[in-house]
Amino acid sequence: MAAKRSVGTLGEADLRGKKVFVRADLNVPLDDAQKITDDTRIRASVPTVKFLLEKGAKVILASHLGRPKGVTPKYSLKPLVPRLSELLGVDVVMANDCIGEEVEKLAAALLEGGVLLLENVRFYKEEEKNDPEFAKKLASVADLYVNDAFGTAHRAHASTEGVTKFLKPAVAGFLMQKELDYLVGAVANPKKPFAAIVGGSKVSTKIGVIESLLAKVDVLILGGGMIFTFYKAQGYAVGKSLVEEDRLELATSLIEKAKAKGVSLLLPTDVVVADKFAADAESKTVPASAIPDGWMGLDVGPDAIKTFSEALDTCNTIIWNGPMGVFEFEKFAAGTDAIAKKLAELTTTKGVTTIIGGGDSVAAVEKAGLAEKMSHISTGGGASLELLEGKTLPGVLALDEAEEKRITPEHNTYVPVDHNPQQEHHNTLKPYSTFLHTELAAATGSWPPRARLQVRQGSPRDGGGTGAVRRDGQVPKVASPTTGPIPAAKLLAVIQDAAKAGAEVIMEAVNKPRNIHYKGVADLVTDTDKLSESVILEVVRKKFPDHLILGEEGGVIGDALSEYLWCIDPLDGTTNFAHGYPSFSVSIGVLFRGKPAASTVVEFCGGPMCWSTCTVSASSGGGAYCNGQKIHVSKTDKVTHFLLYK
Ligand SMILES: Nc1ncnc2c1ncn2[C@@H]1O[C@H](COP(=O)(O)OP(=O)(O)OP(=O)(O)O)[C@@H](O)[C@H]1O
Ligand SMILES: O=C(O)[C@H](O)COP(=O)(O)O
Ligand SMILES: [Mg+2]
Repeated sequence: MAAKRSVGTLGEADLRGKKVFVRADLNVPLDDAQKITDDTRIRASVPTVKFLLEKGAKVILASHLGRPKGVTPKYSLKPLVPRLSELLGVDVVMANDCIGEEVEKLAAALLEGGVLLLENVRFYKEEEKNDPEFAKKLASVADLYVNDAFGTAHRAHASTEGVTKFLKPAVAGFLMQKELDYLVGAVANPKKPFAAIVGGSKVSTKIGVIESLLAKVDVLILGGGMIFTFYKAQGYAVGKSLVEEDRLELATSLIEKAKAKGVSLLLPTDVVVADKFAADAESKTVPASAIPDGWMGLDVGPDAIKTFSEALDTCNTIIWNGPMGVFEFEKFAAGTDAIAKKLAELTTTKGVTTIIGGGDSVAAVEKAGLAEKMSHISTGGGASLELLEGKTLPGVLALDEAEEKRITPEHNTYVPVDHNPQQEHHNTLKPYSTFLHTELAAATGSWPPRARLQVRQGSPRDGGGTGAVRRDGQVPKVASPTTGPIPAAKLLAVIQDAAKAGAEVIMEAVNKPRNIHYKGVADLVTDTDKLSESVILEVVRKKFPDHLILGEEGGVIGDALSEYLWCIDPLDGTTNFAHGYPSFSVSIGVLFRGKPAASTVVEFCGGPMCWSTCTVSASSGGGAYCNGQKIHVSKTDKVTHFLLYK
């Protein structure tokens, strides 16, 4: 799927006074008293809305909640207003509908920086039918469209897909981008053995996913409401448990396919059954083949937990969607808690990549206080599973494509290209990154000798001429004379924050086993590169959303007309990193009108189990610093007196 245009490419000129239709996934779990039990999806939607408000936009926020059939008060978005208002710092206005006269009036009355939350779009059956007339009505109150609903990106609905026919530009929100950045990388080339754990209650939609998962995973663990259809298909009695009668044949064929493909398909051997669907139900543990009449299975049993844990111990990548049981009731939370604990343990002690997706699954992990320990918490359940299957998500496909450009190192010009696959980005960046180092070294005249070594290797601009140390020993100054309208200190502060964020990702990963695959002939790429780049991008985009950015992993994004170009090497020295050899760094530089303006390199020193970092920064006219102390190029002209830095 081609890269999508980001909301970060929209500047104040595009947004001030404009009504922006933002589709978020605010499908959060609510308890019987309509209290939010997990606000992850609301919190995740905030950066995009805040960004738009800061730029003077008027935000019309839309979402679904649950799967209502027609107008159902239980599924109203009204209970979300206080938390949304608190997180956004504005009083969110709530409409009673998502289309119609009242919405038109409220939208027209919105002030710059105001937010109008529409009522559940699924109160209309036309939403899920992707009815063009309904989409047109939704779109009619806005000027442009932002889709940040990653959790619903696998649905071609009116508010996720249909509206893009009526609103332009139609761009991706920050959450959508962040999710795609992480998940596409992590699931495209997972470190094997790869396990998927699928549970929850959306049996009819997710049972279909299993077939495609069999082609990707080595271990498939089933739990939650999913299992009873399989038991019934095998001839077991299932009492009053959740069963999809019309999927029995599918369940049988999936068991056979798993066998044929050599995938270890694990169903719980025992289950916890209840006499009713309630927190205070009578409960007991029984073999999966002996569910008594009139009872329903609400959790997996202790034997199953043991078998699942042992299977997970052998895996290096695990994706989990759907709780193992009705974890909302304490009595039936043991299976879900045990899996959450197991995944947290595997992530922290063995460096296993763990991805938890889905509204309720994430809620369960949050409830257990383990979310921080997982590799990635995704706001998408079904969406992340479909991504894993290799499917194209219609909500993403419908968005405008990012303008793709190629950078010519001769000067700061960007040449649009027809297609720009990863390799092409990479080829483009490689010389440019070296160019950046050499130029920054030369520019400040005070770069550490390490960079001067690179200078000696020559600049790709001219095969070793400009930017290199000349015969007379002088370093030509090619820095931008100014950092432009942004003061050097501000630019440096953001570069340093960004580099620090990237370095934290690397520090977290440096002693753990890595998921390495090959991007080019001898070029290692790890998940860490990608994660480091995504956190760096988050910092940069938040502060300078309209700057142009060249990242080694993601290519070019941002406003082509920007006078600033950021060059990001999120893990400079991946091969060294991958082998624990102490010479790698996070390198970030900014050019103003094509000339180096500022840069920071966070270098990793030390060695396995005793890593530390050294931060080198420089800005045009502002000198160079190492860990905050000013540094100078040696004045010596004798090679024998040179001291090489690393
Ligand atoms: N055995 C079971 N019988 C009935 N419901 C179950 C059972 N096990 C789990 N559940 C319910 O499944 C629900 C969550 O399922 P769901 O498929 O929605 O997962 P999710 O993580 O929210 O994914 P998504 O984001 O795709 O909705 C929970 O509310 C839980 O109570
Ligand atoms: O919870 C989810 O996975 C999303 O909000 C999508 O919901 P849906 O499965 O009801 O479309
Ligand atoms: Mg759910």
